[in-house]
Amino acid sequence: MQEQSAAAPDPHPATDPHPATDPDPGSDGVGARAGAGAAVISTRALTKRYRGGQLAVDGLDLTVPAGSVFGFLGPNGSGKTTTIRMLMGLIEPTSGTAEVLGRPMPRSARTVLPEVGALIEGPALYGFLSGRDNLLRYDAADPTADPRTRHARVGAALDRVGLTAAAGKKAKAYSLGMKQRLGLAAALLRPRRLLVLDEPTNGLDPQGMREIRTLVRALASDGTTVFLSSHLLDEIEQVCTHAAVMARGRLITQGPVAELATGARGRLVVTTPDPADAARVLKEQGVGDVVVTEDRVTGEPPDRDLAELNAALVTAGVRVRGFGVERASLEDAFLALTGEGFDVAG
Ligand SMILES: Nc1ncnc2c1ncn2[C@@H]1O[C@H](COP(=O)(O)OP(=O)(O)OP(=O)(O)O)[C@@H](O)[C@H]1O
Repeated sequence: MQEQSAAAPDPHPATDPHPATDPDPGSDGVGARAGAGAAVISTRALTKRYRGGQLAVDGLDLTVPAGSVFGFLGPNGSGKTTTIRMLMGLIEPTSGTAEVLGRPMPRSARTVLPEVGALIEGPALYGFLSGRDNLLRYDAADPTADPRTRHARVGAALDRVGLTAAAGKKAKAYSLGMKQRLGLAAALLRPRRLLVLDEPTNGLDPQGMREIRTLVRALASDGTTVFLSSHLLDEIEQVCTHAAVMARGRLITQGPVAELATGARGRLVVTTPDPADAARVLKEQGVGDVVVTEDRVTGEPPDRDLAELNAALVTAGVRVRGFGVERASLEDAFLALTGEGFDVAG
């Protein structure tokens, strides 16, 4: 699974996007530049059992390709945050291994983390300080940040997240979406090869969600790999190129989003002013799981020519306004893979 260029550090990378940011160029911090298509995150049988005995992550093999917007999807309690905390070196795995930017974690945290921008469990902000002063203070707390470029970098980060006009306002006056954007700005104070965002739109209103999603897309188009966790299926479908689906600590599937959804079969949808008759005929014709919602009748398409089904409806006198198979969504795929509904309650 691990690609060659990430596994074998190259001491003379052809292109080094952030040469000045490597805090420790003389030591093992050099090299390990994952090339195009290499895995930026790679885990092998990664497992975490908490002291109480809870198996939170169970044998996880995850591969996050460079340049992807990778959605880490799962219902609440499926092990997403625990995985992220292991990837960031905040907690030790019980067993298994994790590599980030081609280096083992948590052992290489000191060299890896300066190249990773993280937004985990919401940003820690001082409400009495302005947005700009929060970032200045945050940057000053980073011993590897260059104070000479601080003001320019803070200005650029504020600009990147669209907070320049509100930079002088106290953070406590910010909306939740603005606070989240300020947290992202903090993660962008230096060039990053990887952004790790834990539920970045959690608790935001639809407008705030749109802003963060637009920002994530823009960051990704600059070449930064983005790893974001979410319990929202539609968010992953809208924003991500790749996804991994977790349930109860285990990986259910991973790959390009388009391929994950095509693994599941779409649903047959008939629109008709005669839904009861349509449902009866469809059942007679072998359509499974028939559901009627007002003038829409849906079901699992049988393995036969759908033209025959349509003809059977018309022959039985059902007036058909629309007939077709809706593309399978990631939700259909999740259902097909786990046999369970997706808990979106939290
Ligand atoms: N510090 C801890 N000690 C013991 N059990 C824990 C701890 N942290 C999490 N767990 C348990 O591990 C499991 C996975 O939790 P985790 O927070 O990783 O899931 P999640 O997918 O991120 O969910 P959420 O979105 O609710 O945070 C859950 O059953 C949770 O109760």
